Amino acid sequence: MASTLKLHGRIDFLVNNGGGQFSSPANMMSAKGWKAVIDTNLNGTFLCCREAYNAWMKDHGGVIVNIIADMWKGFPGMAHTGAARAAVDNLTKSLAIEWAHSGVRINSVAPGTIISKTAMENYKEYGPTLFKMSVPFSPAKRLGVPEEISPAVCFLLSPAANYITGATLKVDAGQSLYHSIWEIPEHDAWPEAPEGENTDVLREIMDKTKSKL
Ligand SMILES: CCC/C=C/C(=O)SCCNC(=O)CCNC(=O)[C@H](O)C(C)(C)COP(=O)([O-])OP(=O)([O-])OC[C@H]1O[C@@H](n2cnc3c(N)ncnc32)[C@H](O)[C@@H]1OP(=O)([O-])[O-]
Ligand SMILES: NC(=O)C1=CN([C@@H]2O[C@H](COP(=O)(O)OP(=O)(O)OC[C@H]3O[C@@H](n4cnc5c(N)ncnc54)[C@H](OP(=O)(O)O)[C@@H]3O)[C@@H](O)[C@H]2O)C=CC1
Repeated sequence: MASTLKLHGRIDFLVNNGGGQFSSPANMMSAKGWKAVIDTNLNGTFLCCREAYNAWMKDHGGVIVNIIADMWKGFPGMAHTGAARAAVDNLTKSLAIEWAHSGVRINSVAPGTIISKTAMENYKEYGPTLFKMSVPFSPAKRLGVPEEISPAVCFLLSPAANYITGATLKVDAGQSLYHSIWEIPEHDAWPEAPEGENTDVLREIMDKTKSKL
């Protein structure tokens, strides 16, 4: 913040875009790996917001946009980032109210699955497969590109959004309303339903379905 102020003399905008994660089942995540993702995505966002506010926006106003993710149905396979991004969604609301009196607006953008060379490279050899397998889960039947996220960010930064604060704009072609990429394996581990006529009906329809297959 200090070097930006030295260079430009003001800080009108802050976009907290830097971030990411690695994919891992939650039970395999080390405490260090969990902490690294929370530090990058949640603590980093908070600290950048706080610094921009204290260094400039408190007395002069400004606009902040936080980039989060499609974690609305949880984020199985990336539980750390889901938790961090959901926290940033909530942080955005708190700061919108706390800093309104300084003329600061703060909103989030929640992208769907967005393909770029650099994003794909983070997942090494699994990158192409991971991004390709996401395509059917987008109502658009294609992935987005960063050029489709930046207009939303620019809108929220602009005077056209002067009456918008504490909001999250989903830019995901409806992905968050559609079904999850995460597959639950067939299992019989779930606790049994209580005995009774409704459970009998359930067994009956399940048996009928089985016999048809
Ligand atoms: C298609 C889906 C949608 C896509 C959404 C996107 O966001 S696309 C955007 C795509 N862009 C991105 O996703 C950006 C990706 N990068 C990042 O976000 C950050 O580099 C970071 C948060 C993963 C690590 O931050 P950092 O520099 O603070 O930390 P560090 O590197 O020093 O590691 C600390 C610890 O974390 C652990 N650990 C780390 N990697 C792995 C792994 N692959 N495997 C397992 N564990 C891993 C490990 O415990 C490590 O410690 P160790 O065992 O080595 O002593
Ligand atoms: N692509 C997608 O499908 C989605 C992306 N997002 C989010 O959008 C943002 C931009 O991602 P995208 O452009 O796709 O991916 P990229 O991998 O191209 O960009 C990630 C950026 O975050 C920076 N970064 C990562 N970890 C750290 C860290 N610990 N400290 C500082 N900077 C860090 C990287 O810096 P460097 O290059 O120096 O490592 C890089 O500039 C990220 O927060 C991402 O999680 C959200 C939803 C979906």
